[in-house]
Amino acid sequence: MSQNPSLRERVRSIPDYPKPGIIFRDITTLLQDPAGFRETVDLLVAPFEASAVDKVVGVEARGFIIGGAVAHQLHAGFVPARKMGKLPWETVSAEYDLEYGTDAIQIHTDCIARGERVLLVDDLIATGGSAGAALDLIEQVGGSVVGCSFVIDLPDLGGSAQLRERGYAVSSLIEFEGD
Ligand SMILES: O=P(O)(O)OC[C@H]1O[C@H](OP(=O)(O)OP(=O)(O)O)[C@H](O)[C@@H]1O
Ligand SMILES: Nc1ncnc2[nH]cnc12
Ligand SMILES: [Mg+2]
Repeated sequence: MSQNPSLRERVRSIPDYPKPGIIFRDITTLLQDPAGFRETVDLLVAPFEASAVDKVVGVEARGFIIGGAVAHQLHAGFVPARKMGKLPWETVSAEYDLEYGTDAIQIHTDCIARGERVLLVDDLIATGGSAGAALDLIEQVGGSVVGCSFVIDLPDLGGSAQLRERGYAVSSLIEFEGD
């Protein structure tokens, strides 16, 4: 089901990338379209305009592209959740499961003040591993999560349902089912 057909048709779907059986949902074709990028950011921002968001957290790498634009529009600060070993100051880390093995992301311990209102943004949610790890980190440093916002949800992979079960408000602009 697609909430935004005009955005959905601007996502390029590539079968069997990066490995057989995966349909890769490529947002570069959406982002390179001036109207597509603007509409995407506007739609992600709209539900949170009155939410007094202090910080937007974006997950490396694609979440930086979306999260930076959303933070700017919300007059919020931007916090990068980076892959292991990239941040220079004191960090907290969280591991998450990939299809094979694990990965880890980090944020700086001083990136969010206790009680600040935080919006998590990424391009896509699949299993929810990366978003779940980012949410753990935000709460570990004392942030208060106001919501999680994704351009694309792959609901069959269960990540968005898991986050909702954990009590988070989850929104997305496009759903691809049957992946
Ligand atoms: O819900 P999940 O199962 O965790 O999958 C979603 C994540 O996977 C991709 O990131 P990835 O780290 O693969 O690549 P990127 O560095 O290009 O963002 C995507 O951008 C999401 O961040
Ligand atoms: N099917 C998919 N397409 C693009 N990015 C992804 N990240 C995890 N699953 C993905
Ligand atoms: Mg990513």
